Amino acid sequence: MKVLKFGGSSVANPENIRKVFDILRAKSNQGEFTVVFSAFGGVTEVLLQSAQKAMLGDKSYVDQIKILEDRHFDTVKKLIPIQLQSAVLTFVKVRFNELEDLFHGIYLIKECSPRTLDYVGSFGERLSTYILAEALKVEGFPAIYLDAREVIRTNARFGNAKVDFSITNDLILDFFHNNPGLKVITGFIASTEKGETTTLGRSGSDYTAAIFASALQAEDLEIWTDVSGVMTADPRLVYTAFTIPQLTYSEAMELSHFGAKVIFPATMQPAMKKGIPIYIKNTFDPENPGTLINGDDPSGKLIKGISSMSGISLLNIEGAGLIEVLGVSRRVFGALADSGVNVVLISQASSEHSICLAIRSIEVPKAKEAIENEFIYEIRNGEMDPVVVVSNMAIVAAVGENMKHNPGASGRMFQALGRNNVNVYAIAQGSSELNISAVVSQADLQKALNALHEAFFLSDNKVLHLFLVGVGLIGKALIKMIANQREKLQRENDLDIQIHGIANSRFMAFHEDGFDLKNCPAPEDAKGAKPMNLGKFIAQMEEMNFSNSVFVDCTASQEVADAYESIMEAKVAIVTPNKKANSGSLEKYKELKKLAYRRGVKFLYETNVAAGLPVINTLQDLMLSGDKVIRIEAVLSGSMNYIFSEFEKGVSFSEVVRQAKEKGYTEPDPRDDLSGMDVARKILILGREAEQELHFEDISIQSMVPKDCEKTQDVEEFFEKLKAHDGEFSRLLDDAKTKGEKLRFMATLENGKAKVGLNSVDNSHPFFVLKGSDNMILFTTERYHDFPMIIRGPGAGADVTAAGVFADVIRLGNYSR
Ligand SMILES: NC(=O)C1=CN([C@@H]2O[C@H](COP(=O)(O)OP(=O)(O)OC[C@H]3O[C@@H](n4cnc5c(N)ncnc54)[C@H](O)[C@@H]3O)[C@@H](O)[C@H]2O)C=CC1
Ligand SMILES: N[C@@H](CC=O)C(=O)O
Ligand code: NA
Repeated sequence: MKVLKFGGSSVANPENIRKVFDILRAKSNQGEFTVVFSAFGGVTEVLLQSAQKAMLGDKSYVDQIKILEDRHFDTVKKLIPIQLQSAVLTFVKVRFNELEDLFHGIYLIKECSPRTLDYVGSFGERLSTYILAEALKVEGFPAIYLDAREVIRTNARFGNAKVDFSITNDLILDFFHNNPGLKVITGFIASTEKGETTTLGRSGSDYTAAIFASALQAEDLEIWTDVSGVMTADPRLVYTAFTIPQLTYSEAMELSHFGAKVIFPATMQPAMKKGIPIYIKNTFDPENPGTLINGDDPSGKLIKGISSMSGISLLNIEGAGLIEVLGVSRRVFGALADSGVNVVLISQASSEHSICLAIRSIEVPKAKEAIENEFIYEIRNGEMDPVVVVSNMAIVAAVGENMKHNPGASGRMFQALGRNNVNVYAIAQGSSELNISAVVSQADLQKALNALHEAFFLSDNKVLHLFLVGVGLIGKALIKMIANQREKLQRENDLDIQIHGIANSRFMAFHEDGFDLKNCPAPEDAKGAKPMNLGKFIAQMEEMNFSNSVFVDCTASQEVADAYESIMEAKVAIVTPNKKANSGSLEKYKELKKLAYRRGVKFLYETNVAAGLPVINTLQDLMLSGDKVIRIEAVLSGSMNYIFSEFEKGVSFSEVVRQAKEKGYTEPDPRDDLSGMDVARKILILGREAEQELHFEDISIQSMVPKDCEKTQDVEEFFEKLKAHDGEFSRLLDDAKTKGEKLRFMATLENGKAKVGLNSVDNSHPFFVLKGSDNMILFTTERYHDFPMIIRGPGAGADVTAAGVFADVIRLGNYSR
């Protein structure tokens, strides 16, 4: 025998009911079963509200009841053929007539006792189940309507009655013995010995089903609802949540305690006592296996689910004098219990000098008053401080029975929270070691849940949440690359990259679920685009509060670089090709590195030098492994190399500079390249990475920008003015040519001084062979002494740069697994 229970949403309308019938039809050849039904979705609430209205003299209950009546009539008409309808319609009509009288009575005497409320509430199940039983007969089932008041005996605690199992079990067995057929049973309701109607409290229909399962020694109990079982976390807050295939009874109870609303602990007791397996199944996805709750735990998983509870406040009870006061905690909990406050979590210092409690926020006034009354003298004497309340808190709890036997769950939990900048206000671990709970601020709840979910369930699967400022040449190329590679990364590397914020200098836009990267709009065209404001961009990023947030700066802006500190403070990683931050003052450079270390966030900038070529990482590896840099000699500008090598081919200088810009090699303003500034920044960064105390003043720079071109209205005017200097540059080239040499714009660093400028090199020099946008870096170190380490390749351009930025992003994905 199986017991199946269908909740209110499963029978909310004729369409859903047909799905239920399909499920029952499919069950028909799998042995005997019995069915428990709830009221049609929402009916009980309307009945109870209407009673309340009637009691308060509000006549609008009449209309509400009329709507309910029509809804039931309508369901009958849709499920039962016309020739069989009249008996069922009569049953419904008689019940509604009775309800009308009942409500009128409440309205007149302006009183509605718990006993009356139970009676009112019973109509929902009595109506739904009768109609469903009749409809099942029509479908060919040997259905027998059973009003559970006939068999479930309770005490007279109306609203939440206690079952007398010995009488109930006998009555159930008798009824089943004397009435062969498919029993179709009302959930939620029962009766006292005197025949008064009672109800079984919250989720009472589940309880009814468990009572029958227990009495009948059912082989299993199936709870059919509108979700596919118990999920690893609240799917509205954690998009990657999934159904937990199997839970132990204790885990299920623990999870439901902290908010997984699928089942209520009390309802499981009768089934649990008998060891009856409980399946949680989805009426709207019957093929889904759902969750099995039983005594076993074959998965061996450390944590089964992450649950949460909002609307929490912390009460801090503290005082130096408390150490001497006897039985503080007994008095605190006594006072709270007496005033009916339910303590959700306790965390106490072993000295009793401070006690921290989490309670529901609505109970704060009651609780505060109770404690302050209890300790009125201690507070007056200054032995105890007045109770401090911290509100807007939430609890996250990791639940799993296997924690008992395996250390490490709490380590992983708090590491995940810490890494994502979630502040933990209080911690408690149940002595049963079934759950570890942490109190966090409500604002951090979603991030905390996602961080924990990722740490425990998706440790191989990581989502990076990007915020991209600077959707220019490099930024756009980056988006395109991510779009093209995303599926493969998801499939083969368990890495997903989403972009939630985009901005250029004029506009910014955000997308909670991540922009569609294949058709990513420009910031100005995106839905909800706003004028760009860096402070607001960062504030929005923080507010969205994703775990694994990454700020990607693809601008050349000083303003953006200046914001890195506040971004790191918010525990957001930074990836950037923008050199401004690392080439400012030495103090700022050091401070950023320290801050990144202190806050445990990554700051990656491989593309600061030679675009995607692995220069920074290589140098960092050399330094970490104890090498010392003696000399760096390098061509560090793709655009300058392009300009001075292409220009050999007979194109005018001004024209070739324009080409370099068009090919995406130059800085947004090409004078940053021609002036040697860009190269100076790069050699400065290399020197600093080589652990040298290098300042900008330590670099001598030869600028290639003619004096009269330094200041112009815009870049276009600069190009115009540059034409007048084509002759001078041709002469430079001719001089080199006559000596059989080539012009190379180089940087050297040795003995703490750097030099940046144009040189003429002969064919014995390694730079002689460079072409196009090539860069070449020669590291002479203690280890690479006789022959330098050489890195060469294209060092500018959209693709090679975006690829380097992308590689840094992927590196981030790998770091924190
Ligand atoms: N082009 C290349 O080959 C390489 C470039 N880089 C670096 O990449 C960065 C970007 O270069 P490109 O994409 O070529 O420049 P770009 O001029 O095409 O794009 C820069 C973008 O940043 C935006 N922007 C500027 N200031 C901003 C601000 N304050 N707030 C928001 N957005 C702002 C602009 O509107 C534009 O969309 C630069 O720092 C550059 O030095 C690094 C290596 C190679
Ligand atoms: N403008 C730079 C590219 C970025 O670093 C160059 O030409 O090398
Ligand atoms: Na690089």
